[in-house]
Amino acid sequence: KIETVRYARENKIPFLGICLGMQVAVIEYARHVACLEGANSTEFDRQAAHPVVGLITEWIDADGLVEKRDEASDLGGTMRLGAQNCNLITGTHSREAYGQDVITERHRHRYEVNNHYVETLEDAGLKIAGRSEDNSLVEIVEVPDHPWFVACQFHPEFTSTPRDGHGLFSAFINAA
Ligand SMILES: NC(=O)CC[C@H](N)C(=O)O
Repeated sequence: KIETVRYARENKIPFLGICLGMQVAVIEYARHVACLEGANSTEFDRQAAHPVVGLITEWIDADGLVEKRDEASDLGGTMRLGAQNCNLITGTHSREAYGQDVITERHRHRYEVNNHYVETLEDAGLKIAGRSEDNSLVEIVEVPDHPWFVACQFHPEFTSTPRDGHGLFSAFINAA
């Protein structure tokens, strides 16, 4: 999966990553652009040298973010589920595809981009195109200097229908 993302990124092939697709895109960018050797999600390597994606409970303590989920509880404890608002950043492909600043999208995942690495990733050029309502969590990333590379933590396919196709899918197909 990482090599697939790398191929699309380096060869400027339109890419839309969803959920794990976003997490893998972040790992790929961390490894090959931000030069964070050994970057991984703790889902795949709990001892990762650079845990750029992890359970929020694994990195929440250091900066005391408000969202609290307990890893010791059942999966629901760390699962982010259901419709949540996301703030889009002006000038991004995502903002253009949606045509509005705040969107509501459905989630179903446990792992999050580790905020401790966001600055490093941004310094390496990764664009954070969307954040959760309180701006605490990364929801969408984009790769600049690329025709169309968008990856989101939420699931646009949950609200897309044959008659009313989701804007992200339309924009992706148009770019392709
Ligand atoms: N639906 C998904 O792709 C979610 C998987 C993902 N690794 C998680 O955060 O749980």
